[in-house]
Amino acid sequence: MSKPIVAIVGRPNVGKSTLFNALAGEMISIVKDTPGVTRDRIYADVSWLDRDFTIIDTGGIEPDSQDIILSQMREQAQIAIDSADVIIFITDVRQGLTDADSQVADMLRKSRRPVVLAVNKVDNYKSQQMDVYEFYNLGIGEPFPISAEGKQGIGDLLDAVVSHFPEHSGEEEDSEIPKIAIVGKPNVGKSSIINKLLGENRVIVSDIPGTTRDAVDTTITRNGKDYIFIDTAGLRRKSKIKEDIERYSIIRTVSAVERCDVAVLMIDAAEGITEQDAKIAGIAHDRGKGLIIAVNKWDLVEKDNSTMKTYTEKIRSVLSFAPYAEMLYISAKTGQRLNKLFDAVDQVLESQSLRVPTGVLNEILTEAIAMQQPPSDKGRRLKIFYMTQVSIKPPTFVIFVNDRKLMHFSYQRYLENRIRDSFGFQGTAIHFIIRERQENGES
Ligand SMILES: Nc1nc2c(ncn2[C@@H]2O[C@H](COP(=O)(O)OP(=O)(O)OP(=O)(O)O)[C@@H](O)[C@H]2O)c(=O)[nH]1
Ligand SMILES: Nc1nc2c(ncn2[C@@H]2O[C@H](COP(=O)(O)OP(=O)(O)OP(=O)(O)O)[C@@H](O)[C@H]2O)c(=O)[nH]1
Repeated sequence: MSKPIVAIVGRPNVGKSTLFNALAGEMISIVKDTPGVTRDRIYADVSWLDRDFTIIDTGGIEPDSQDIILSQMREQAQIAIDSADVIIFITDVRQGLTDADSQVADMLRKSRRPVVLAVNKVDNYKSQQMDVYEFYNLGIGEPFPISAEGKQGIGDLLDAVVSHFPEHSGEEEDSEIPKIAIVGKPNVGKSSIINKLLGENRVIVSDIPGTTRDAVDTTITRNGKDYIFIDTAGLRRKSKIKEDIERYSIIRTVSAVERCDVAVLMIDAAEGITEQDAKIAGIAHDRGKGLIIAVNKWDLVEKDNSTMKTYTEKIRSVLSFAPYAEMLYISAKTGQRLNKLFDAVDQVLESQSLRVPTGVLNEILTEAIAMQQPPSDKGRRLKIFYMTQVSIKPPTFVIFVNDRKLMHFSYQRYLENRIRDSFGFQGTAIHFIIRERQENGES
């Protein structure tokens, strides 16, 4: 199930980053940084009252001249409206209400997206209470006084945020139709591939009801089966600042990947793999989504016998955290191997939903343990009692052990590899949860 996205919007210097850090650092942050990928502090995973969600700091406005600030704020608010389920609009009690605040509040109100108004830097509520009331004038509801720095009032703020999430409904409305996000850097060919796929298959272009975001999802029917493509192409907001463009592109990617089953990361063959590509792959990996690497513009590359092998090795080494990713060499321009994309998507969907019976799993486990002894530390050896698969999408396994601390990353990876040798799970991450239980079998 896709997690809600919560975006933090506000003027420069009101405390967006401080709030973001308080939420990401202090609350339980689930996702660990993918090794080898530098993580921008743009998004983080948070849980509150049993609800998991992703927070996004829309951040980064240069406090330049007043009108530039305003236009950048509008841009930032629009990104939040496009990509978030709930928006935290943060203001500063010390600076009081500003004209820019009012204008952004108008925009947010018109968007009809749920907004929670935070008034920050209320370090002493008693003396600042009257100043907080002033923010009712924004007309977007009750102001929540907080001190991001002092970590005050954040619980009430989060209660309000969480109250806007859809109920735990179990199934999503159109869950049976697979969703595929086409992601990648600007100009790699995301629109081209969608257009080409549209041209070659029977198509219905539609705004899927219930998706209120401005990105238009496209349904493509192939061999009687529907696929929904989520397009992240064509960043409409024109920003002159390179960091902003990258930031917005990451925000849109996070939001698209969150909603998808399978992410297709497009890489420009002419350019080769870059750090930005690895960041995007990391987003899909962290979220346990299916991952297909589509090396596009293959028509531009001069090839000999070893070209594809060299490319594959290079990409695999940069994306070493996701060795399971499927790889395809395509040309959105000529249509070369585009049909293979659907086969790859089908394959990944199957892997994501594969369930391995506990009996079979434990046979593999016993064999794996016999072949390579579990690690030990200071004379105490890791004991693995048994393993069971608890969910799909991504396939998630609970391993019961005597002492969690003895489970090393390398041994876990070894077990993962044994499982993959037997069952494949191509194209999907698999997750492990390590639990302790007593040696006599009581947990
Ligand atoms: N007194 C007080 N100061 C705060 C509080 N929260 C943040 N600040 C200060 O406000 C300043 C700006 O905080 P940031 O979190 O960087 O603000 P921002 O909105 O991310 O700023 P930009 O990156 O410019 O958009 C810093 O000096 C913080 O220490 C608070 O609760 N109380
Ligand atoms: N030679 C060649 N050119 C391609 C291929 N795919 C896309 N292009 C070209 O690459 C350029 C960018 O393609 P787009 O589809 O607009 O890229 P995009 O990823 O949607 O770009 P943004 O909207 O900026 O995110 C265009 O000039 C395309 O014609 C390909 O397979 N081969």
